[in-house]
Amino acid sequence: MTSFLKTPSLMAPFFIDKLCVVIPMKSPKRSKQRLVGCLSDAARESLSLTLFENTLAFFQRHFPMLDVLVVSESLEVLSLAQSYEANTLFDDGEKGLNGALDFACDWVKKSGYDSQLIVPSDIAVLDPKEITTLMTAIHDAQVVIAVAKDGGTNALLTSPPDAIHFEYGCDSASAHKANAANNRLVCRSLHLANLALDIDQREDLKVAVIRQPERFKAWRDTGQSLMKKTLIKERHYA
Ligand SMILES: Nc1nc2c(ncn2[C@@H]2O[C@H](COP(=O)(O)OP(=O)(O)OP(=O)(O)O)[C@@H](O)[C@H]2O)c(=O)[nH]1
Ligand SMILES: C[C@H](OP(=O)(O)O)C(=O)O
Repeated sequence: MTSFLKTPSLMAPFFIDKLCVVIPMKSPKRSKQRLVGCLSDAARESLSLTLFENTLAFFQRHFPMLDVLVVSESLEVLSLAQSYEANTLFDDGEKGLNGALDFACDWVKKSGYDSQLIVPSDIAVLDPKEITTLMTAIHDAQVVIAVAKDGGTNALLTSPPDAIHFEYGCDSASAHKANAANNRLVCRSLHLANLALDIDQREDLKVAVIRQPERFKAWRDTGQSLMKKTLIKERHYA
């Protein structure tokens, strides 16, 4: 495991008072279902855990001033989170992602935080500048969304934490924007190159291998064979 020095490369904007970063994480065994058939069970599990650990290490390294909360049904995940000094919340997972986030948001409110940043644990490349851009955008808004490549929500910054109702699922960026409008809140939707790429489908894994060959070397073979298949398909239909 890589250990990082606790020196912030970028400071959180001064007006971010009490912000909690919330990372939801399924049990690794239940994770990355859309990659069944593309990766073995062991590779899917290790991919989801590696992405999760990268996320914890990223916030510890670049934003050590921010508190982190991990919500999960997996004791393995919660124990890994504690090793990165994150707060942990056990949720049985029965109410899915939105239920887990409602529970986490409750904890965040009760703990006295003014705002909350939800980041899923499967972003291929986290960029400190993009996180700072989100935190700057909340200065004159109550809701900031980093839109995913498929119209999903890849980061959601809300001030106060429960400013809107969570509606993760199909086209959730539009749903979250509509919820903000219903509550008469100012909402900014941002399209940020790295934050747009969460690893859901085999195509996303291929892009991640191209962008970060070193980080994703364990899954490079899968990525390369996917690339070859894509090239053959493209030639066939040319
Ligand atoms: N605590 C918790 N986290 C969840 C739950 N469902 C999804 N997540 C997390 O929310 C983020 C986005 O989830 P998904 O893309 O739906 O799940 P995934 O495991 O990455 O991929 P798929 O299984 O293919 O949907 C990931 O960090 C997941 O681990 C849940 O029921 N409970
Ligand atoms: C976090 C993201 O949310 P959704 O696309 O379901 O809104 C995802 O599931 O990849």
